[in-house]
Amino acid sequence: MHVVANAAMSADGKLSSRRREQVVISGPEDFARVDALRASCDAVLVGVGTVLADDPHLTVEDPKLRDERRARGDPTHPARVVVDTRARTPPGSRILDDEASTYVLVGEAAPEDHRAALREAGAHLLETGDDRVDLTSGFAALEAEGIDRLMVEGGGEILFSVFEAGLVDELSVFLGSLVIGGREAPTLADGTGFVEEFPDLALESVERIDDGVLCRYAVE
Ligand SMILES: NC(=O)c1ccc[n+]([C@@H]2O[C@H](COP(=O)([O-])OP(=O)(O)OC[C@H]3O[C@@H](n4cnc5c(N)ncnc54)[C@H](OP(=O)(O)O)[C@@H]3O)[C@@H](O)[C@H]2O)c1
Ligand SMILES: Nc1nc(=O)c(N)c(NC[C@H](O)[C@H](O)[C@H](O)COP(=O)(O)O)[nH]1
Repeated sequence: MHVVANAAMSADGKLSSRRREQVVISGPEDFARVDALRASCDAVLVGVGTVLADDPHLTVEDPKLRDERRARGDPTHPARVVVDTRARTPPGSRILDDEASTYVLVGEAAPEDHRAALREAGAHLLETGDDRVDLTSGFAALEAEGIDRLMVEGGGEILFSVFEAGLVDELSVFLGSLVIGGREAPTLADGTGFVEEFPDLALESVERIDDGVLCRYAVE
């Protein structure tokens, strides 16, 4: 499986504010780039923290990109994946509508009634890990479902864990020209953080788009 991590952050490295509400950092060019990146993938993954904060849809906006997907025999939209140990995703979430298929990676800890509600809402549940989703075996289960190219769209906890597990091949970061601040605000990689053996990145390109900068890295 090829994994591309993508996020937008403020000049001070924040993904959103301490309120954990969605902050628009990208401009139209970057959102169009993100849309094309989604369209190039078999699935788009976020953590339950992002679902609860943003209620994202994670589909492809541009009709031309949707047509191109169908023309090459792919579903109109990539599948959506939520990493959600205890199946806390609200059944009414936009990510569970019938515009695209949705997988929920749950842990043994997920209560049966929550699981049943998600199945009822049309989600495909994949169990991996006990009190936290095991991303390595979760990604293997997704690969067995035919997902070869996966986009990880955050948030900070998930991004740290996919780096920690050595699962990321590419990273693209849009650096927006604003300061959000706040020690409680989510950053590009939260979790416990690295104290040594920091993941090495090779800078592949730097491009000015909108009023910010897009950096693309290969993960070594
Ligand atoms: N600017 C951007 O590009 C961007 C992108 C995405 C999100 N965001 C922002 O980021 C914030 C959400 O980020 P977040 O860090 O709070 O949430 P998150 O990373 O989306 O989700 C984290 C949650 O995932 C679950 N999880 C299960 N297994 C995990 C594992 N192995 N590793 C890590 N997490 C695991 C945990 O909840 P359980 O233990 O209950 O399962 C954890 O609390 C929101 O404010 C959103 O607006 C910004
Ligand atoms: N590229 C990017 N720039 C931003 O300024 C921003 N706030 C996000 N945030 C990512 C997060 O995952 C959002 O929840 C989804 O971008 C919403 O996705 P929809 O439009 O509902 O499909 N992503």
